[in-house]
Amino acid sequence: MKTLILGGARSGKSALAEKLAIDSGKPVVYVATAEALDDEMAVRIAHHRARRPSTWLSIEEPLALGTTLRTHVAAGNLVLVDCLTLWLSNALWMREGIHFDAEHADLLAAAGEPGGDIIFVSNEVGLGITPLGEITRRFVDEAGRLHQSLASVCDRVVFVAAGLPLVLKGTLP
Ligand SMILES: Nc1nc2c(ncn2[C@@H]2O[C@H](COP(=O)(O)OP(=O)(O)OP(=O)(O)O)[C@@H](O)[C@H]2O)c(=O)[nH]1
Repeated sequence: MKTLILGGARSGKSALAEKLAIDSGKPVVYVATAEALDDEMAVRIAHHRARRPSTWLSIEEPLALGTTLRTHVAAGNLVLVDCLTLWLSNALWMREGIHFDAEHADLLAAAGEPGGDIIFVSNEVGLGITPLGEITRRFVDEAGRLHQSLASVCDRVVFVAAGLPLVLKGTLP
């Protein structure tokens, strides 16, 4: 079962993803794409870690998601990726953006492989007005394209707002 969960900041999307992962009863590998670049982010990360079941394996992978997915899905785990938005900015601009095309293609290929349990969490960043800056427009466009591509290979797509899930594809248990 592959699930894509979209929502704004503090929408409750991560909590829904974690609940679905727990309810699956499967061994969970949590893949964080964030890096603790300041103290406030370090505190957020500490909260996330504290609320996760201690049995989950946590991995920090800012870039090579395709490889990470293949490894842990093949071992029979449910892989929860939180979140694609940070991965996208890492892939676009980390080390001068040289990785984007390859990492993007590899992520979509891994997501499209049959079988496997994956939950993707991502920020819906396309609901506002078209940004003025070229870089921000590129980011919003790539996020929208990525979400469409993943939605087409996921069995379930959910949009979360105010802590409430709106199911766009498939069903929630
Ligand atoms: N590096 C690292 N990042 C983590 C870890 N656990 C969670 N994160 C990151 O924390 C981020 C999500 O945290 P928040 O910003 O508090 O949540 P949010 O997505 O805005 O809010 P919700 O919509 O309510 O989930 C994700 O980008 C994760 O990658 C971890 O163990 N290590």
